[in-house]
Amino acid sequence: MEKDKSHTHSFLHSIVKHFKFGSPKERNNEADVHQMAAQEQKIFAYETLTAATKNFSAIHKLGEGGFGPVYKGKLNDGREIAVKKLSHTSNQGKKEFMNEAKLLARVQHRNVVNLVGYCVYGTEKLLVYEYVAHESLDKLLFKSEKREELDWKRRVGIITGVAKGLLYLHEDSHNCIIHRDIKASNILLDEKWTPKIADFGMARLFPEDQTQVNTRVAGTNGYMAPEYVMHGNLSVKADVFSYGVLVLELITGQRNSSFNLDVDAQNLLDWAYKMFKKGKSLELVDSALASRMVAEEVAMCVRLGLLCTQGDPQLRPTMRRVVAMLSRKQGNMQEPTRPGIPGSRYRRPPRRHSALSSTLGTSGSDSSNNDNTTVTTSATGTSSATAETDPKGKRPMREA
Ligand SMILES: Nc1ncnc2c1ncn2[C@@H]1O[C@H](COP(=O)(O)OP(=O)(O)OP(=O)(O)O)[C@@H](O)[C@H]1O
Repeated sequence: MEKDKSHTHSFLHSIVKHFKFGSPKERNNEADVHQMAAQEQKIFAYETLTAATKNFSAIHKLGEGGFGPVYKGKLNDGREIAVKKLSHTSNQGKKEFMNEAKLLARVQHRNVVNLVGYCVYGTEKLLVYEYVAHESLDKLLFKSEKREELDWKRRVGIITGVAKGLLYLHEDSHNCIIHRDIKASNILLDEKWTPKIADFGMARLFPEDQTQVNTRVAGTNGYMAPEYVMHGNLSVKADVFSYGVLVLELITGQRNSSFNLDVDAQNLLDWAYKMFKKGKSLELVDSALASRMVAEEVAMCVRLGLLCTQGDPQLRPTMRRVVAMLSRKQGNMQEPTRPGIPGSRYRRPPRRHSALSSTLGTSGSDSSNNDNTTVTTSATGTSSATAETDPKGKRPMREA
């Protein structure tokens, strides 16, 4: 009888257990749901962030960019974070900021610096990012003592990782996110040299022409696509152009904005194009790479960088195509036409000629056809049509 009782008890227990907690698999699912719900807690209390950064102390300050200072912090659960205190220059209201930040916090990719959450406290707006341990790419690439650590394999890893991150932002996240400011200082590297794109979504948080920050963003910095600098046409192809500059910088170790090699070329893109045309792509390679580069990969990456920086945005590949080209490591890549010069008017060759020039390898960019019908998806709804240039090379700001 006693035995029966215990039998019945354990039988009932197992049924209750099953219904209450489910099978081990279901229990895991349940844990996932809880975890997901917890992760949805993207809003941080200001006190949590002051505690994490020891009251935004100077020792915790990582640096200061155009959007405001950044502090390192540690949450109670042990997670390391980087808190960006946005300067009070954005006119964006609290509600709009919260909406945008909520959307951006759902953007998660291994090649993007993930936004963990955000906080609004009085007039303060803060963004909370995952902390990325290593330095930013510009510090490594353009500081000669450290450059050698970036061997060819790591550089290819960065070229590929950034391409995947950008593809995700452009096509695979719920909204098309145009970064607008791809440059070496916005690529952070983790301890495994995985590149992570920082500062994505600033085009949404700081809509065009509402802040002083945009004057900085819109300024020529060696990465800006000519059609964006000149006409304010912001499309995914502007990011592709900046990506192409980055690729050529990684190959050569030369910063485009301060290019001063004693060669017959106006800038890095011009030099790369001339060398490519002479069949001397390998001579572009950073001397710090010595003999450890893989010739076919270098040739492919030079061609890729040039395809991405073509003057005509329509001729530039999409990031999806870039990722495909990188994964095949060869294939029938097109012949690049002349690169665009940031701040210059690009000229689109007639369609037929363009196709022909692609196959024949002649540059069509000198064509005088100026049928400026580039399809641009403006992340901010901005499309200034002014074509005047500012002597400082800044894109003219639209009249309010
Ligand atoms: N998620 C992060 N993890 C670790 N360090 C970070 C993170 N985000 C930013 N930093 C560091 O904080 C400093 C300031 O970064 P921020 O992105 O604001 O400006 P920047 O890249 O220096 O300039 P800009 O505003 O022109 O992009 C940089 O040194 C950067 O490396």
